Amino acid sequence: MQLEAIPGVGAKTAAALRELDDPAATVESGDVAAIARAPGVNEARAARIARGAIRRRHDDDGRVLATDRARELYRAAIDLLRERTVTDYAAKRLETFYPSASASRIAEAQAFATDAIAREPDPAVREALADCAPLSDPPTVRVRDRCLATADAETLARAEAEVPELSVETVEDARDVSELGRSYASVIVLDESFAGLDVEGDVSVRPDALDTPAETVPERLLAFFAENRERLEAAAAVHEAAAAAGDPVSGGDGDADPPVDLDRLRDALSRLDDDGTIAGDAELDRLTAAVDDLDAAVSTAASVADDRLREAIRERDVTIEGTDFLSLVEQGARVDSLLDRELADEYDAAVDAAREHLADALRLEPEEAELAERVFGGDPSFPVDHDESAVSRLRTELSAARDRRAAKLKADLASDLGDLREPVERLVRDALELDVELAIARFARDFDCAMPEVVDPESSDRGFRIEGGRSPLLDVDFAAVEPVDYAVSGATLLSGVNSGGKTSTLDLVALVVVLAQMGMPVPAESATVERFEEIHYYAKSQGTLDAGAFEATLRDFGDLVDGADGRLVLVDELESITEPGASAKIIAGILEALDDQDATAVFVSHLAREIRDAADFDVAVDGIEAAGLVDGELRVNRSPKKGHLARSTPELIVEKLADDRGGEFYGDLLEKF
Ligand SMILES: Nc1ncnc2c1ncn2[C@@H]1O[C@H](COP(=O)(O)OP(=O)(O)OP(=O)(O)O)[C@@H](O)[C@H]1O
Repeated sequence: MQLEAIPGVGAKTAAALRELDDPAATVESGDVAAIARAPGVNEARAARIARGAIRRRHDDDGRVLATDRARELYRAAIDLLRERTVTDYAAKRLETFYPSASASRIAEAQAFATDAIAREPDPAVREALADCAPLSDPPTVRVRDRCLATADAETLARAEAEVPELSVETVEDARDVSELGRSYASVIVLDESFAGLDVEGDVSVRPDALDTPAETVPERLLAFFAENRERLEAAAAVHEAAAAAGDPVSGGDGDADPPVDLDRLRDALSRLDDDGTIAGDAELDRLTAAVDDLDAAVSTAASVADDRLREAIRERDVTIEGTDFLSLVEQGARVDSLLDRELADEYDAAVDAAREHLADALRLEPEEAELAERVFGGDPSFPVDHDESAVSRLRTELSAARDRRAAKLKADLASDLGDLREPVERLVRDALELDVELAIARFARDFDCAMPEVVDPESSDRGFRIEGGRSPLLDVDFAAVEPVDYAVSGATLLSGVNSGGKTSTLDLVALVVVLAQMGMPVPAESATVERFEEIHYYAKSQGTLDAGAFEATLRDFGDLVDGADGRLVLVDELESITEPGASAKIIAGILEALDDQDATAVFVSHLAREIRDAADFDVAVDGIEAAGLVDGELRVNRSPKKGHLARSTPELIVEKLADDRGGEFYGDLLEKF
């Protein structure tokens, strides 16, 4: 796929996306986190790219949201969904849902949402999701004791690109390799031509080394798992909590089991330290501690011997002369011969004690203890001397054993983790996707939603029909929102008392249509919506416009009536842009043009009667009717009544005065309405 073919992806972004493992598949997957791994692509941008890829796939030019107010309603819809996510991932991923005019896109999103709303949001899953996040790539680890070697320039370039963790050295012959063997603990030669090479040290010829990175640089896998430990544990917890709640995260292929054996994953993670080294191996811990503690243990072992010897000497020389002798000795008089002659047994016992202490303190194995024995037991001396070269040999032995052990464990663990590398991507992605689904499920539950029917513009069921629609955008508690039934097909005027809920009805219609074309459930008992090409929603203008602004607005409407078919036009009190007489004529003219185009339009207006009179077709008028004034408060039936011009608030008040007070004045006034 040409990445540049995606709307909104230019050459620079395409180049960044090409850095991904499988750019086309990643972009198509809609996985915002995976797309955001491309250099310089943040998650918001990744969501736009994913949306662009969806558009391209459905051949959808995405012009549905045609005005600012329509875009505001989309934002409001997205916010209601996003508020119900736990993870940043899900919040961003929801942005890939947009109102589409493409039947296939809507069907695809509806299938996702239908599965989502069947889910049972569970508090334990929500809690587990809190620590969930997309996997991240740790910074490249540098491994300094191993190198790759090759005689071939091309292999060199490939090795440098693919294994940035290791130095790649050029070699020409066995001598070069042997030299490298002295500088590095291990050398991996990449060229077949070196097969059968016999040089000293840990040198291997492995032409496939670049294809088996888990063996060549186990550190890479270990660093990845160490870096992502918490995310992996969180994802595992999400899978477990969901399964315990009886609503398992599907493995993507309908399989209820997680894509990874979670016990195996946990076992592998328990063998890994946060810095990517091996944890929890007693033998490695012993060897590491032995190397670290060696000097200190030699020195305490020497003191143990000294103490014993001091005691022995003191016991021999219980007399005053003996003590004098001791202080003399400690001032540096030579005692070798004396120790040798008089205290040979005691000296041997002290040396044995030192050796024993050293072996015990460092928890040495028998063959290591043999080496350790040589540390003590040279020429007799007091204080007891130790042999530094024997210490050094012991250190070399222990360090080599430690490194061998670590390398083996790393290789073993990397081979275990290698199998998990791919599946954990799915483990985490499925957990994060679950958050997207649960947000939709919560939205549907919180606002008593239903899946709408989105019908073809060619069908006989044009326009929209909403039953029991309750807007979550009102300034009242959702529980107090009264249900609204409203259906419109064609160009219609909506009349009604002040504060009757006309603007709220337009908002409800826009929200339901936007959500329906996003493929989402809508806050209504049921809804059928035409698949509109464009949604034009104009909010109420703030007062009369000056001549310039008025002209601009008129031009907007001129363009609107000139445009394509399949539009929903929602306009709130357009009359306020200019004086009432002119407004009525203008609105009548716009309605006529929209009616000609079979557009679906709802114009909220207080001038419904005047507009109807000015129009040269039979404009439909609906009305939000007040049942009357009760204690100075309007009692409103929020569902517009079809084919009914609602009485205005002033009319209702005059009627009330005529009823309450009687008299000619109010009666005459009432007749004028
Ligand atoms: N369906 C509803 N359920 C409960 N309350 C509602 C409903 N619709 C509207 N309201 C309440 O009525 C108030 C006024 O609604 P809205 O602004 O939509 O009326 P309006 O008819 O457009 O008013 P105006 O004639 O002043 O433009 C809202 O702020 C809300 O508190």
